[in-house]
Amino acid sequence: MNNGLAVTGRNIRHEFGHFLALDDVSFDLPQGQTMALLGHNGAGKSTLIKILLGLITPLSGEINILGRTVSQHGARADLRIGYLPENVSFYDKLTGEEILTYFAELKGVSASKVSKLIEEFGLGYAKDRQLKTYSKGMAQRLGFAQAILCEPELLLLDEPTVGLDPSASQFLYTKIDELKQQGTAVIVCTHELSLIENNIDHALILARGKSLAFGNMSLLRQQSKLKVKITSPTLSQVISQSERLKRLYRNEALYVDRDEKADLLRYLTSQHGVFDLSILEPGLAEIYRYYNDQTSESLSLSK
Ligand SMILES: Nc1ncnc2c1ncn2[C@@H]1O[C@H](COP(=O)(O)OP(=O)(O)OP(=O)(O)O)[C@@H](O)[C@H]1O
Repeated sequence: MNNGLAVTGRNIRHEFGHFLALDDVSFDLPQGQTMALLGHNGAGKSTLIKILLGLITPLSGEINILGRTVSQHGARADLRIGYLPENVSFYDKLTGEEILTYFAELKGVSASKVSKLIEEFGLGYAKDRQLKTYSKGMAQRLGFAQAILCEPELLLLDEPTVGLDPSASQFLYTKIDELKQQGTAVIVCTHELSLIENNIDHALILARGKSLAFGNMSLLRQQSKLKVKITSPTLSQVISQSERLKRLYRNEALYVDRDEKADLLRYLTSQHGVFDLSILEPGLAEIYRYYNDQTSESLSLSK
């Protein structure tokens, strides 16, 4: 029984020599949902992905994938986990089709699935060309096709959209959405916050191996206490009529605490006849900055 959770990580700790790369990191990811794994260069993201893949055994902590506690590499062998590494590197004298066929045979996937994915990923015209002739974006698409060949229950993506043009990135996230509908849990490690923000359910923010924040987007917004931005083309005409509005007004917008939002909206519509309103919740980049700034502040205070 796994209570609908695809992955549970508890108090994961890992050192390289005497360097503490992960320090007491915990998170949960339900099936059919996506978690962004965020953090500065060297924060510990790839280390955590490698631990989930069984490539690194953590010093301590507990990991449960799809209802099974995994303490040894072998325990993952029969789990359907797809992985797209940060730098896709296959044997580059093979053609795109040969590479996918090789992985399909390893994973017991049919040849027809290979042909379907090649077409779907727009690589049909290049399937007989050696990988060394592929552009970075083409190799990335091939890598993604390889990662989802086995219809994974857990998909781990390390910087999946690096090198992709905007429509290829959009295609990738559409594909991720389809997989989510089928129950696949997805962990995406990325620095492209604005690109990913509409495609994730949870975020885990790491800094120097520690977890700064973890939760679904609504919880992270709530905890951060970042303000909601409200704009309207007619706002400037009513500001001078209200001390309350004047207090909240700057740069042509109202900035309000989350728990005051509903009341302020009622006030704007009923008292001032402002109906044409846009409400902008704090974005992922803002949330990420907030948690990083908090940590920098507490680190400098403790010096
Ligand atoms: N095999 C290793 N031996 C020693 N130190 C390592 C090893 N792998 C990673 N590290 C160190 O552990 C820390 C975390 O590295 P990791 O690759 O997990 O970071 P990351 O968050 O994925 O960074 P990036 O965004 O740059 O990919 C870094 O300080 C890195 O130098």
